[in-house]
Amino acid sequence: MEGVDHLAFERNKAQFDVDEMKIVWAGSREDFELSDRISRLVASDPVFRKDDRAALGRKELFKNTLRKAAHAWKRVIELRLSGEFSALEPEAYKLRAFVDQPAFTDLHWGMFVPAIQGQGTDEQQQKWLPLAYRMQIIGCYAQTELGHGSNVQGLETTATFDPKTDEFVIHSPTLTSSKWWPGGLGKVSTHAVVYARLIIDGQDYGVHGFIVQLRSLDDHLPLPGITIGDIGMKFGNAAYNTMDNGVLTFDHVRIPRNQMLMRVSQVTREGKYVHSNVPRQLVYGTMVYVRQKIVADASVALSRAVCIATRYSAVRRQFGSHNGGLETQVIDYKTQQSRLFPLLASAYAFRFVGEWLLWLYTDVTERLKAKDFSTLPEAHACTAGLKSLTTTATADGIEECRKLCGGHGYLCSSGLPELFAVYVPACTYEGDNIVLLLQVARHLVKTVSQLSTGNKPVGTTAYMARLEQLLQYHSDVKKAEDWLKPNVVLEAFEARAARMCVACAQNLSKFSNPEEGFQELAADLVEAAVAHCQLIVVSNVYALSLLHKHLGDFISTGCIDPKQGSLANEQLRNLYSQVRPNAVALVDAYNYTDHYLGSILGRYDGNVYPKLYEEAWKDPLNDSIVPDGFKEYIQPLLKQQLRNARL
Ligand SMILES: CCCCCCCCC/C=C/C(=O)SCCNC(=O)CCNC(=O)[C@H](O)C(C)(C)COP(=O)(O)OP(=O)(O)OC[C@H]1O[C@@H](n2cnc3c(N)ncnc32)[C@H](O)[C@@H]1OP(=O)(O)O
Ligand SMILES: Cc1cc2nc3c(=O)[nH]c(=O)nc-3n(C[C@H](O)[C@H](O)[C@H](O)COP(=O)(O)OP(=O)(O)OC[C@H]3O[C@@H](n4cnc5c(N)ncnc54)[C@H](O)[C@@H]3O)c2cc1C
Repeated sequence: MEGVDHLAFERNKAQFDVDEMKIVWAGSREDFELSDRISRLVASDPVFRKDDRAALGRKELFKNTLRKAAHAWKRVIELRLSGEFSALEPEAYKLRAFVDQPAFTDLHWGMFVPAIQGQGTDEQQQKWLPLAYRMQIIGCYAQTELGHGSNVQGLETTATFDPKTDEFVIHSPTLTSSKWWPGGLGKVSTHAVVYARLIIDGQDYGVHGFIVQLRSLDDHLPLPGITIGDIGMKFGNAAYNTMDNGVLTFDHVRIPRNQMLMRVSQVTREGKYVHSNVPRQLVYGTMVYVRQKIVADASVALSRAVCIATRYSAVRRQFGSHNGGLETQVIDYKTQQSRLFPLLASAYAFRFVGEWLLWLYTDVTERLKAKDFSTLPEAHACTAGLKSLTTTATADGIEECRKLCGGHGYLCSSGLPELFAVYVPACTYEGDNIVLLLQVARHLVKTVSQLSTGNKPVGTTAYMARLEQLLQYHSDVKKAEDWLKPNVVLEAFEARAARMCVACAQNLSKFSNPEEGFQELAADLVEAAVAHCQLIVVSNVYALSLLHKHLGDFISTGCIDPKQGSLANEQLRNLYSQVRPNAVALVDAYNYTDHYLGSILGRYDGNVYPKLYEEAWKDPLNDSIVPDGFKEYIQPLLKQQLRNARL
């Protein structure tokens, strides 16, 4: 019935203060109040209606997204939420609070602006950022090409310096050099940060960033030499098709020399290449920034799916009725708990490790200003590794939440198919997850190899300094509750990671050609990198479900024995029993509106069945009792069958 809270009995079981947990989840009372205010404004604004997306064609879907993004920006200004008034969160996130579907603004604010902030000189920032902040230009991040995405050093677009005119000539020499994938590029962006090979006097200086105008600010037509369009439909129906991922080719397009982003390297008027003594990888800085943002994104996406699956698992009853009584809530089945509660814990874990990663990123950014590059490798390894770990776990977790909701999880009205379709490219964009884990593996192998030179590992590899101890380590767990001691869990995860890293390093040393060895052992190296990244999350939060899932590693590396493994599993079951009465309250703490969740199964009031039934009739297929096509195709069939039957 309307207005009844069908989950009140669950909420009354909570053993903690949900309002306090809402502040913890939001990060601060200020952040909570802002996000709460925005989400309620959005839910009550008809422009942000999203229950019609599944029925729209691509062009209407896209136009609708433009309308929403424009309205969102207008509201951000009206509510004085823009950066000038509230530095609480970069615009990208405030706008995404309004338009929670992929839109060009993600890339304008999420990549184009950060690229200029991170790689532009002060003069270039003074010129371009005010235009970008006021959205008088709209930008995208054009790095990936048809032929290369992971291998940035393999990009083929060229930027050739012409000393006669003091310009760069941007050109696409091959079909595979076509820029391909950049979000916002296909139909909206007026400018791009384009990554191209810098060529001076025939010499190739590698990949650098260039600001290039793509379209006229008068009639939005592509400028001379620019061919540009959308790359076509992507996975899912609505999903990422609200975004104009584009294709772009250059036919000798000229830009002024001062549009090469020159914070890291410069080209003088005479055509001299100047590379100040900073790591060339600073040109990758925008990717590092977004990877750390993607970890926070993972906690949001996973928590949305977990919220839906938890509330529905508390509403759904199946089997177990005695003498006509109520059937059992599926959330009471241990199998449902063993699949759902680790994801509930993961959402919180990723939320907290995302906060830590933001601290790490901010710290390395401050250090870079002082030309202190000492923590750059750690920042790269952590952002790459945690982006990979959290996006893989989240994509798998959203799919698991769909399955936890049975058949109804497969309905668009559950919100889960759309959430999955929008989320899964996160395992690929901003760096393919395997490619990034291999970067982590390189960092770990390098750390282990430097131990013998007395190099003291720092940061997240500091545990490697205790290698001898960790190689001798065997857990002294005797009873299940021993696994509740954080240091007991931490030592097991440290020992597992250390042993897997050392095993890889030892196997690598058998190869005369280190690179050949690295390729041969790549699969083992990826597993060692996963073990290291899970340790980072564990040392910030949770663990036992991971230990149970990866029990093979822990036993094969000798860190624990089978008995201790089964004690960990016993303790896990005990923890599930402790989580059970708090499950609905823990997902209420995310403070998501029904509008934001977009899920009938995840409704706050748990009033699922009447709303599911009501929603079905809205489908356009139900506009007519007899469906289009019946008279042309099916009726003749039936009549023919009827005739055959009478013969
Ligand atoms: C609001 C938000 C909305 C967010 C909204 C998000 C929407 C989605 C938008 C998506 C956008 C995109 O996908 S944008 C495109 C994303 N593309 C990618 O991520 C490409 C992934 N590939 C790469 O990053 C690179 O190719 C990589 C794999 C690292 C290899 O690079 P290289 O070949 O240049 O380097 P290597 O030879 O491997 O390593 C040389 C050394 O450089 C170091 N190194 C490598 N990368 C480094 C880095 N980034 N920072 C520091 N150091 C680095 C290595 O550790 C080595 O150190 P030593 O060992 O000490 O020498
Ligand atoms: C939705 C979406 C949005 C995007 N937005 C943008 C954007 O705004 N701007 C932009 O510039 N790009 C964007 N991209 C492109 C994205 O960054 C690339 O697709 C991504 O970096 C992966 O590169 P790739 O496509 O070349 O994959 P590939 O590297 O070709 O991957 C194919 C397979 O090869 C494997 N592989 C590759 N190299 C190695 C190796 N050395 N060792 C082992 N295995 C390897 C990978 O693991 C993978 O299994 C977007 C992509 C998507 C899907």
